[in-house]
Order: sequence, then structure tokens, then C-alpha cells
Amino acid sequence: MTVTTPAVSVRGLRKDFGNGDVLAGVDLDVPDGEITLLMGPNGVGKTILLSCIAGGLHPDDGEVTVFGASPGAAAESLSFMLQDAMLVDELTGRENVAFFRDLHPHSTDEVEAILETLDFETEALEMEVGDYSGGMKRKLELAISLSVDVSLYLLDEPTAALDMTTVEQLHSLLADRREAGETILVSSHLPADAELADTIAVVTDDGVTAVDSPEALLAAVPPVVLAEGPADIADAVRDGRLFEGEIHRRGFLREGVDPERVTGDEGTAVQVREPTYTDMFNYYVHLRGTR
Ligand SMILES: Nc1ncnc2c1ncn2[C@@H]1O[C@H](COP(=O)(O)OP(=O)(O)OP(=O)(O)O)[C@@H](O)[C@H]1O
Repeated sequence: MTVTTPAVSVRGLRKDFGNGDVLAGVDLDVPDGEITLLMGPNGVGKTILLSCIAGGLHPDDGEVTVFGASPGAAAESLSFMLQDAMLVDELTGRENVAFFRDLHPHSTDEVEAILETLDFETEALEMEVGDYSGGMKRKLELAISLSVDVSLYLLDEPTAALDMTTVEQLHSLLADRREAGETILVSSHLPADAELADTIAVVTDDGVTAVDSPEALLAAVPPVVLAEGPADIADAVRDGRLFEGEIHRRGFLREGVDPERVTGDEGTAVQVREPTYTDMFNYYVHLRGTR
């Protein structure tokens, strides 16, 4: 049996900015040559975790290794896309590209080719980045980060602000990188990104609380109860917890409850259906472990 060393290994990572722990005891292995997705609520510390792996922040406790070395020693083996915090607004796109090209020893001339794949009109490289839309900024951040020829890409919410066509183009680009043996660690709130991942790691205030393939995580999510209007489903769902949507209130079918009984009442708009990746997010982040 061959045992592959993870590209990134995090053990007992703790980070505190002086007013309580942001991360308290995170353990994570990022398999080499795979795409791993970090999923978790706003403010849980995904960006902080990525920054500790990139070597930009130092943990208060615990250990991070990247290809067996410290993040500082591995800096030339990785490329980090930090959303909304990379580009200089006062410079044009082209000036930003030149600025970042000088910062990494493994920069290449691929930026424009990647921008074209992402449907970015390259004439816009002559505009100041301060005049870009959110999606244009994301595409430029991505193209700069992915144009660096390294073995590990850390991407903080790469699909935020992208339209779904561009998300699919990015997925195909990242899948090609995986084919080439590169390792990609991505944070995301977009359920569609689950389809790209080999592994999903769920980050909560208790650390990484679930790690598995998207399919295995989804298979363990209970059926979803949907109610429209006044129908009372609190007794039928786990923990009595309801998630508000535009049309429906939703919850997860409580163990031992017969779905037929839940939908049985004539005249009430209640359905039970299989969970989606959006439901999976709610389940692992807010409910897992409760009955
Ligand atoms: N330099 C800092 N000083 C103090 N607190 C900080 C600092 N940087 C981040 N934090 C806090 O750490 C917490 C985690 O932030 P982080 O950006 O990592 O969350 P996140 O999981 O990436 O969230 P989101 O999904 O909203 O992007 C937040 O509460 C944030 O306010």
C-alpha cells in the first residue's frame, strides 16, 4: 500500500487576534494532486486558515507544513489568491499584472490566456482597476494567481461575484490543473463548487468537523422537509430548526419520522425531497450531530 504525504498538513492550529480564538484547534490534511473545498459560515476563519498555510500569518499555536516544510520555506511552491485584497485600485490591470509578475519567481506570461478563458475583454487591462466590476476584479485576481507555475494554489472564494458561465469555465481550468497533478485548496460559499471538489472540509467554530467526498457528505444528509405558507413542520424536523427561504421554510426530517405522515395532511403545502448541495451546507454547518 502506498501512503501519499498530504500537500498541506495542519495540526492543532490556533489563531487569536487578542479578543478570543478565531481558530481553535484546526486539523486538516490537503491531499496532493486533488481539489479540496473549505466550506463554512461567514467569519469562521477560512481566510485566516488559508493565510496561515500561505505563510502570511503565523498561528499562535499548532503546526502547518506545506510539502513537508514550513509555509515560509515553501513560499515559492505556492500561489495565494486573497479575494479583494490583492489588486491596487490606482493601477491599471496591466500595471497590476506587471507588479505581481515581479513578486513571484515562478510567474509566467499566461495571464492574458487565462483572462481570455474567463471571458475577460483584455482591452480592459488598460483601465484602472478601481473602475472594474467585482467580477472583473475576481477574474484578474484569478488570472494573476493561476499564471504562477507552482504545485499548490490557495484560492479564497474564487467564484464569489462570478456569473455561472464563468464559474463553469473556472471549474474546467481547475480540473485541468488537477489533471496536471497540481493541488488546489479553495474556500467557497457556492454550492455548485461542491461538484468540482474531490474532498470537502467543513469548518465550524469547533474546527474541521467533517471531511469527505461531496458524494459521501451529501449521502449522509437527511431528506428535506419543505413547507409553504402556514403549515407547521417544526415537530417533523431535526432540532425543530427551520431555514427560511423565499418561498419555503425548510428543515431536515427528524430521525424516525415517516415522510408520508409529514406530507399526509390534505390542503397543506408540505413536501419531502432529497437534499441538494445547499441543504448539505446548512446541515453540516448548523445541525450535524443533533437529533
Ligand atoms: N487582522 C485581524 N484582526 C482581528 N480580527 C481579525 C483579523 N483578521 C480577521 N479577523 C477576524 O477573524 C474572523 C475570521 O475571519 P475570516 O476572514 O478568516 O473568515 P471567513 O471564514 O473567511 O469568512 P467569510 O466567509 O465571510 O469570508 C472574523 O471574525 C474577522 O473579523
